[in-house]
Formats: sequence, C-alpha cells, structure tokens
Amino acid sequence: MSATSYSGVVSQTKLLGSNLNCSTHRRFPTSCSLSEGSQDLEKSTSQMFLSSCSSTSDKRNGMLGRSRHCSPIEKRNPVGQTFCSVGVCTHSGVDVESNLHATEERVGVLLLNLGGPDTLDDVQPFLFNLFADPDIIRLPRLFRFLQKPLAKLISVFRAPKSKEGYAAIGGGSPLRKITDEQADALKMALKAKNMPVNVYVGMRYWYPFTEEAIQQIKRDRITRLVVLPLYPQFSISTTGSSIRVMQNIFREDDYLSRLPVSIIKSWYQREGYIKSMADLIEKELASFSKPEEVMIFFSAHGVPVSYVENAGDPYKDQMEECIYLIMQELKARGTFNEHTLAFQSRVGPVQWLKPYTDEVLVELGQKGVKSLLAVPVSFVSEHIETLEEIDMEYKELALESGIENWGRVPALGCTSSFIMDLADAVIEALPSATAMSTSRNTSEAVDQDPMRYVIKMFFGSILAFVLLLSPKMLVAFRNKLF
Ligand SMILES: C=CC1=C(C)c2cc3[nH]c(cc4nc(cc5[nH]c(cc1n2)c(C)c5CCC(=O)O)C(CCC(=O)O)=C4C)c(C)c3C=C
Ligand SMILES: [Fe+2]
Repeated sequence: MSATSYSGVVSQTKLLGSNLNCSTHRRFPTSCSLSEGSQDLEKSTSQMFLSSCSSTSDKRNGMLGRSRHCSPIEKRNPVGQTFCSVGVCTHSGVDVESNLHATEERVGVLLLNLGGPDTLDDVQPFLFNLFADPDIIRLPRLFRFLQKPLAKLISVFRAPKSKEGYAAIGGGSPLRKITDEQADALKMALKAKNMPVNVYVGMRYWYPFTEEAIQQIKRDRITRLVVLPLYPQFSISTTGSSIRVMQNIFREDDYLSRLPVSIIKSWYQREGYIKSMADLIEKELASFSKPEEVMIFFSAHGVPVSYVENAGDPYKDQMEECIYLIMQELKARGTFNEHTLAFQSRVGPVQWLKPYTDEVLVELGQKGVKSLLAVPVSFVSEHIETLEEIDMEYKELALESGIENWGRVPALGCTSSFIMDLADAVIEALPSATAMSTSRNTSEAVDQDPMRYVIKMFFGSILAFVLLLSPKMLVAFRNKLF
C-alpha cells in the first residue's frame, strides 16, 4: 500500500486557520464549471453509480457523478447552475456541521493517477483494465455488455506494440515509483506547513489500485479527505474516470459516504504550477545556442474529438488556457519565443484532437524551423509517452524532417516549487470538504429490471454483431490502429 507513514492528526483550530488563506495563492482565476466533464456528468447530478469494485481488474464500470458545491468561491451562472471560479469542487449530500465538533482531524490526501505496468508481463492485463473502462471506450449503453470482450480483444492486439515501447524504457512504467516519490514529497511539504497528513496513491489501471488506497483510508479512520488527481487538466478519460470509481465505492459504504471529501478537479491555472512550468522551459531554452530562435512545442496527450464535441469534455479548452497562461508568464519574464500546441498518442480508428504531433513536426521541419523544444504538458511524471514517444519516436521524426536542434523539457516530478504549490492546493481545499451524495443511479435501477435487461441484451447482441463486423473495425485491426 502506498500510504506514507502516518502522523496525520491535525487540530480543528489549524483547519479553520487554513481557511483564512483560501484563494490567496491564485493569480489566474478561471471558470471551472461543475459540469466539467461529460453531459453524462451533468445528467448524473444526483445519481449514484453502478457496481462495487474489487481490487482486481474487473468490475470497473458505472457512471460518473457530479459535485454540487463549490469552494472557496461559489458562483451561479445566469441559469442558476452552480460553478466555481477555481478548480476545487466538493460533494454535497450530508451536512458536515456535526464534524465540526470534532476536536481532532485525521487528514488524508488521495493522489489519483493512471498507473502503468511494472513488468512486460503486466502490459496486456494493464491494457485490458484501461480498455475495459467505459470512460476510455465509450460504448452506447446498449453495447456496454460488450466492454470486456472488446477490451480483451483490443488489449491482446495492442500488447505487442505497447510492450516494445515499455521494453525501450527499461521493461516497465516508472509511474509507480515517481508517484510514490511525489506522495512523500507532498507529505513533507504539508508537514513543513504545519499540516500533518497521510498521503495515499490510487492508480486507475494498475497497482496500487484506487480501491486499495480507499480501503487503507478507511482502515486509518481518516476524518477528512482531499482528492488530488495528478492531471493538471480535467478529462472524462482521466480524472473523470478515477472520480467515478471513487464514487462507486463511497456510495456503498456507510463510513465513506459520510466522510467529508474535497476534490480538486483541475489545477492547471494555479500560479505555482504555471511558474514551475515556465521555470523548466526557461532553463531548457538556455541550453540552445540561440534560445530566441527556438520554437516551443507543447505536446499534450490527445482524446477522441467526440469527448469534446459530444460529451462536453473541457480538456481541450483547459489545455489551451493552460498554454496561454504559461506563455503569458514567459512573456512577463521577457521570453517571446514562438509556440505551438499539438496532440499525441492517438489510438484506434476514430478522430482525435488535432493537430497531431507527428504531422506538425513534419510540417515545421518543411517550413524551415531548425530548433525545437518539446514540452509535455498533460502529465507531471515521466512516463512511456515522454520517454519513448517523445524522446525516441518524435525526436527521430523531427530530425528526419529537417529540425536540427532538439530539446525536451522534463516532467515536473518532485520539483520543489511545484510540490509546494500542490501542498497549498490541498490546504485551500480542506475546509470545504463535505460528504458525498448517496442517492442511487437510475441506470442501475434499469439494470435490475429483468424484462428490460432481456430486451437490452437481445437488441444489444444484434447491434454488437454489426459493430464488431463493421468495415471500420475490421480495417482498424488490420491496419494495427489499436
Ligand atoms: C492527460 C493524460 C492522458 C489522457 C487524456 C489519456 C487518454 C487516453 N489514453 C488512451 C490510451 C492509452 N494510454 C496509455 C498510457 C498512458 N496514458 C496516459 C495519460 C493519458 N491518457 C499516461 C500517463 C500513460 C502512460 C502510463 C505509463 O505506463 O507510463 C496507453 C498504454 C501505452 C500505449 O500502449 O500507448 C494506452 C493504450 C486512450 C484511449 C485515451 C482517451 C480516450
Ligand atoms: Fe493514455
């Protein structure tokens, strides 16, 4: 279990004290709508979610819930929906007044991350977990029963290609080690700020699973929890998926459903993060012989276009705003380089966010760009997409395309200014923690009706057959798009 050693008792006085510091660290207030995420998120305002999750790879489906309280700056839009002007959202449902009588708090911080295979043998089962996630392959409701067979098929087809990538970076993902180091660093930073906490790591697709971290939180009798996804920008496919898993578990459990929780849904707009990114960029630029001629090339992990256009994923908007803020910070420091944003790592036969990183690199080379600094911007640890895709594949492509000087900004990792800012984010979020809602999901009720279930399975099977044998799917497998 990845909880760091525990001394997490904090007095109520300290908690209330931290409240006074709320939002003083932000220079860039941005709108963080609570409908952040999909329309599914919107719809499920008071719904709860399918299936309890085991600690293994299966039983991982359900619907994503939504927060209704915002803190510390709560606003209403013209149609009366609540939104918050910073990225901290908390759950409503059970009044936390009673908790305020407590004299001692045991504070927990849950870091959410994607997880990665520790060895090459883990690659296929890791991919199965990933593709079995209904937030990664979004099948129409009628097809949901196909999620696992499809995940099995795609993971088996994809595994050889993925294994090559993991083999090239040492035989496994560095994510677990780096995330554990970040957890330790955050714990130390919070301790230094007089906020002793227990920090837990919960991965979505590999060990230590989110489910395990939550069981540890329960065993430790944590009384207040801040959830901090290690993705600066919100996407349905990352933070949204992890939160859904959490909500599934919390709903089913008496203790957890009463636990005051605050979820920091996105934090790309935080001053500390923006400045830390600008520091790293400035430092790498200085290593070029003519820094002012270097093109700053932001490369973000992509998502399918349908997430943004149909499901309302705010990921693209947040990414663009994030890049704008980093460039503003650089300009304020007197750095006026040209920059561009592209999206990498597409999988499967659908349209992903454009422009694609590989295509832009070729175009830039053709246009005569000679020096380029790649900046991975959707993730804060080194991982397969920085170490293999950017450092090997894209570098080679760029050099072949005429770019002569190549550099890459490292991921933030445990950079102290960044960790300090995460610690501030936790402190700011803590006072607004409230218990999660416990109402039930309507789609679960539908699944419990046997007649509806039979009809669904009958029509679903026919549609599934058509889908799997559709020319698009067959071509995708043949052309190794998975
Ligand atoms: C913000 C970050 C990420 C988004 C958005 C995201 C969406 C997304 N990813 C896939 C498919 C794969 N992702 C894989 C690895 C992977 N993805 C992220 C981050 C985001 N994914 C990270 C950090 C990692 C690396 C983990 C590691 O082990 O280092 C993989 C496996 C690797 C590979 O085969 O390429 C797949 C597959 C989809 C389909 C998706 C959005 C729908
Ligand atoms: Fe991914």
